[in-house]
Amino acid sequence: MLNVSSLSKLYGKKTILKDISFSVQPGEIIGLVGENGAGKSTLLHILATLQNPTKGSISFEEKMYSKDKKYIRKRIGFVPQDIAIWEEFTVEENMVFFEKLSWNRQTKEQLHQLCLDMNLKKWKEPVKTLSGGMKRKLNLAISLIHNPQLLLLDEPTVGIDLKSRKEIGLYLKEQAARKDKIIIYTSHDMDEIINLCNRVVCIGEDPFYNELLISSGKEVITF
Ligand SMILES: Nc1ncnc2c1ncn2[C@@H]1O[C@H](COP(=O)(O)OP(=O)(O)OP(=O)(O)O)[C@@H](O)[C@H]1O
Repeated sequence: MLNVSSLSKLYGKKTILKDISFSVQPGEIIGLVGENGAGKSTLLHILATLQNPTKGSISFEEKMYSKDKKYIRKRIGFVPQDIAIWEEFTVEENMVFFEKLSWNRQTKEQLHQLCLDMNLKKWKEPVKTLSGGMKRKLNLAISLIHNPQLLLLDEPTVGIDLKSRKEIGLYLKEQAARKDKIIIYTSHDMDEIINLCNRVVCIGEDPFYNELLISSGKEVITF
């Protein structure tokens, strides 16, 4: 379980996140929404151990972020907004390269299967020849090499076509349901959030987001 307790974040004197508390069970997909600048990426960076909160505490699998960062980092997969892959390398070469940096050993067949599971078939093609959607799939596949239990995704489907978005959505649902992963996912696409997520954390009391989500029957936690 992931447990966020009374978390606040200030940049200088400016409060970005104020007193945020929520818990997530294995197998749940949580949508993280809010208008531009609300603090979604900041919260994801804190959950990814890349930034510290100003106040509050976080635990995952009963380990405290403040004490057990090394353990927690091995259990996290983080996909930032910007795609970070080697354009000149093929899909295969990227997967093999990142496997060597990973905590987990995977065979080439396992790495290939990870891409096929996401319907990313261009194993021998250089990344520079792939579409934006395929690059996003590869970025996501790389984040899964070490089989993380907590997956943090910052707008993973932005700018990609409906078919690829649906494929990524289905894949994430399956990962959460079959492998009991926790997935926390930011998006500005409310249809996607409604389709994919079990519950939604909304930063900032935006009536537009709130009404839309509540009328769709989602449980919304607002801060
Ligand atoms: N390192 C930093 N130092 C100071 N202010 C920052 C820093 N990083 C982010 N901010 C500010 O914190 C606020 C929240 O930023 P953040 O990127 O978390 O928002 P967001 O909800 O992810 O936005 P978007 O939807 O545009 O991606 C913004 O006002 C931003 O300018």
